[in-house]
Amino acid sequence: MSMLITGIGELVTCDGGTEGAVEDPLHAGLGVLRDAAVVVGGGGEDTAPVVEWIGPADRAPAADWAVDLEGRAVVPGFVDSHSHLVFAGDRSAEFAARMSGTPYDGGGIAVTVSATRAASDGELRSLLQHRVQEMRSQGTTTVEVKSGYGLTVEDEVRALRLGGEVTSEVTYLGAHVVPPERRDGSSGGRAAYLDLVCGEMLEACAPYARWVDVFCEPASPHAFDGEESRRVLEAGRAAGLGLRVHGNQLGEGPGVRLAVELGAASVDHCTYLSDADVEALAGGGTVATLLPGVEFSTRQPYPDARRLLDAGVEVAVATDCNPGTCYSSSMPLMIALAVREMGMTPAEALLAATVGGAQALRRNDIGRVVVGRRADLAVVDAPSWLHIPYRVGVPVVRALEI
Ligand SMILES: N=CN[C@@H](CCC(=O)O)C(=O)O
Ligand SMILES: [Zn+2]
Repeated sequence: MSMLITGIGELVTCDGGTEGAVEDPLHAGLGVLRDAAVVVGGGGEDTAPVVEWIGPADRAPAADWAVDLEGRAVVPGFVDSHSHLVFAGDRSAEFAARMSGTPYDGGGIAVTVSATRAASDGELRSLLQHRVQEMRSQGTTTVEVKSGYGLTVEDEVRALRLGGEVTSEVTYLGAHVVPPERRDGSSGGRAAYLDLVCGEMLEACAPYARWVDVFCEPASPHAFDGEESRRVLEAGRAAGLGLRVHGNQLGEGPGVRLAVELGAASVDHCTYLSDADVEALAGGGTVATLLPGVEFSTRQPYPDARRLLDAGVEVAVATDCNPGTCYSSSMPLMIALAVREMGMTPAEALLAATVGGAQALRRNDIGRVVVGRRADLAVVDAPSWLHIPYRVGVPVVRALEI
């Protein structure tokens, strides 16, 4: 079965090599075709639909059935390469305290850990599914999901198993923080927890995960320093997992350079960067993933995306959707913040939310609209993709259900 999607006012392929694309600085690198059509084929229970043809609507081939978008814009589905969707409980009061000046230090993670441990599988599954649906309704078609609110072998495995029900991009984050019951040393303390994270917990979790991550943040008493983080990442790599790092969120530190040195796919946050960090990122194969919803929700300064882009660093933008630092699932909001607060052009922000996210997950089948690749599309209820940041806070974009 094939489907013709026609009446596309603007098709944004996010592929700079698209033939016949609009050429002007506003659309640089976006591969925008006007009055376009897309033919999508395949797709079944186990296979994703594929783009079979793109081009001008008046030259589109016939298909089994057709849908007319009546002049709306189409963009690649957003790739949200950083989220913590498996959790229970509520921390809205912590948000309120931050808005009146209380700084974030990671201590609230313990609140979510207790609520998540206490929730049943069914409760967690339903919360997770609801959050993924919320993302799709705002244009996200791929999401990475981390564990990190279980912090026992059983609870971490459970989070990864549930995450695997909604995405193949599942990340083991046993090294989120030292769990509360181990902070007084009574059941083994910090060193013993690290042994567990790199030993028995890793062994149990690796079959359910594609990635390992660590909250590398010497500025937080709850998270991990450079040497501890190196140990977690090296153990994860030896277990066959790809590497991701939470780095430089609360202050300058070793996270970014460690991520680049070990060949991580992505280092996320990058809020506080030294010149040496930027230099390392520019020369390495690690994507800098910026999470502007975190700065919004913690009142921290926004990272300087312009500095990174001008240095030639690959940049992604993601939500970090989690109950502590950013309880937003909205990629359109992140794009708007990237433009308004981080010095990105609208085109750069859209690329960071699509191709950038794909690169941060080391995927080349998503993030662009290209013949032969997955048909992950989002529809903008407007004549131009620019309405995504322009109509901030208005739900103008949704995943196209094919
Ligand atoms: N910084 C570490 N982890 C999350 C926040 C988790 C929480 O506070 O619940 C983040 O990416 O910001
Ligand atoms: Zn995070």
